[in-house]
Amino acid sequence: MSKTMFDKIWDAHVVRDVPGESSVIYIDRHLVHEVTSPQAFAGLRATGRKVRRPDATIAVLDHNIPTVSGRKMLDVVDKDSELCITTMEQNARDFNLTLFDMADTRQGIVHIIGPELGLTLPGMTLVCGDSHTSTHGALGVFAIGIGTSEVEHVLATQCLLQKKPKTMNIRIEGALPAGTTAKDVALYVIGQLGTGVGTGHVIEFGGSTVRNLSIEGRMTLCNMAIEAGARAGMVAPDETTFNYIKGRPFAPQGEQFDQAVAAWKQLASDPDAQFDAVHEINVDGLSPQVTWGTNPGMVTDVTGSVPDPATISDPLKRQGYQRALEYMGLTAGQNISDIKVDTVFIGSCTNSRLEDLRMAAQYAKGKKVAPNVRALVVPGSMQVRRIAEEEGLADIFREAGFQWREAGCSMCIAMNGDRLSEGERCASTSNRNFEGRQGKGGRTHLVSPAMAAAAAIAGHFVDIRDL
Ligand SMILES: CC(C)[C@H](C(=O)O)[C@@H](O)C(=O)O
Ligand code: SF4
Repeated sequence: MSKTMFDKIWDAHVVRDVPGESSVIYIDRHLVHEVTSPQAFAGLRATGRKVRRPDATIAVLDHNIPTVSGRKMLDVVDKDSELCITTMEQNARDFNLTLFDMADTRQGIVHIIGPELGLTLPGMTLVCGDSHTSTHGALGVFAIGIGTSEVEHVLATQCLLQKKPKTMNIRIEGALPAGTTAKDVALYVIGQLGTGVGTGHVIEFGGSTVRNLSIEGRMTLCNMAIEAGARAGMVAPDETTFNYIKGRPFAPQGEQFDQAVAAWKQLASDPDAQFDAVHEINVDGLSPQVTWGTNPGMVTDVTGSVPDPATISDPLKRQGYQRALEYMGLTAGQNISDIKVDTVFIGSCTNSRLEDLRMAAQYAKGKKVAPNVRALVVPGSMQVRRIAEEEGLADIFREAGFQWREAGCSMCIAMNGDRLSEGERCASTSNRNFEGRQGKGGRTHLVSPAMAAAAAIAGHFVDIRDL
């Protein structure tokens, strides 16, 4: 029988399958960070259990750590963050786990370093106590975010109880117009299909647009599958994937790599495989996207305007729009390009890889950040940071007046002290624009790295196609 890529990976990992019950699946890779792991380790300790496979488990500090240059423990902003950090360090020592700490050259946001180090490989099941684990699916992985009690379960058993999700195919066709990126595609897809479209499903993204995306771009897309409500996002591995993985430190090397590639080539969904749901999106004529509201589906073209709630017939939706406009401090009909920004954040597991920084730097080169705009570039990993410095990107940003930071989640979630103040407006390359996400009362507009950099220079949103 023909199978989808998800079915193939699922079937290869099922340990116990009883009809009508959740299945037990084997987990190949477990990534752990400081926010969702303390209670899981405490649970192991309380019952005298060990980590089942320390070799398959990697820990990293990313959410609570400072990103200021030359960071030290003294830069940690509060007691809670400090406790998260020291607890992670203690747990890694006690349970014999590899930890990429603040000083490690391999440190970075968990979803950036997995693929970057070759820890994320096609055909794997991968989990992390973090919703954006879907990012890893870009390499042909079944990667899901789990809760803290599940983190404990995986640590102890290397297995997970899972109800088998449904499958969805989103085919994206067309050549990406100049000035648009995977981020614009992700926002456009969510704008078109809604933030709930993926509920209960694993989305496999396919079609010519996706085939032509780099691995970085595919990661941006899979990262935001969560914002479409999905359990996971995936892209079938191909030559682009194999070239990306080759030579990465934790990836198979030499003959083993060739054997692995032969196996990975079998993973793609069979041509006649049936999905539970199928959607098609065309990106011909796509414009750079800017969110105006408080969920990623509240999005429009940079050439557009803030929608008028009065034109919405569904009363609930109308109310939602009204509330969003109020929170965001926007008026109906206002041109997107007239919206001024106070802060620009280029970072997060959505858009802080090398390709993202290169695209942003193009718009910062030889320019100056607008007066009164605070602009931050927070590379996704210390490796991205190092290469960006070697390539001269860091100099471009610094000379333009951007702060050049060390790696971490930073202002994506404001857990480390990098935050917006009440009413402050931000162009952000992250994935969530919920109320208070970047700080209480802060206003977030999601955009691509190029759009963010251009907004930093202009002081308001601009259509980068005009530059
Ligand atoms: C803090 C963490 C648990 C959270 C998540 O699960 O995604 C964070 O990474 C986020 O992006 O909101
Ligand atoms: S960068 Fe943002 S979205 Fe990604 S893991 Fe960190 S907090 Fe979550």
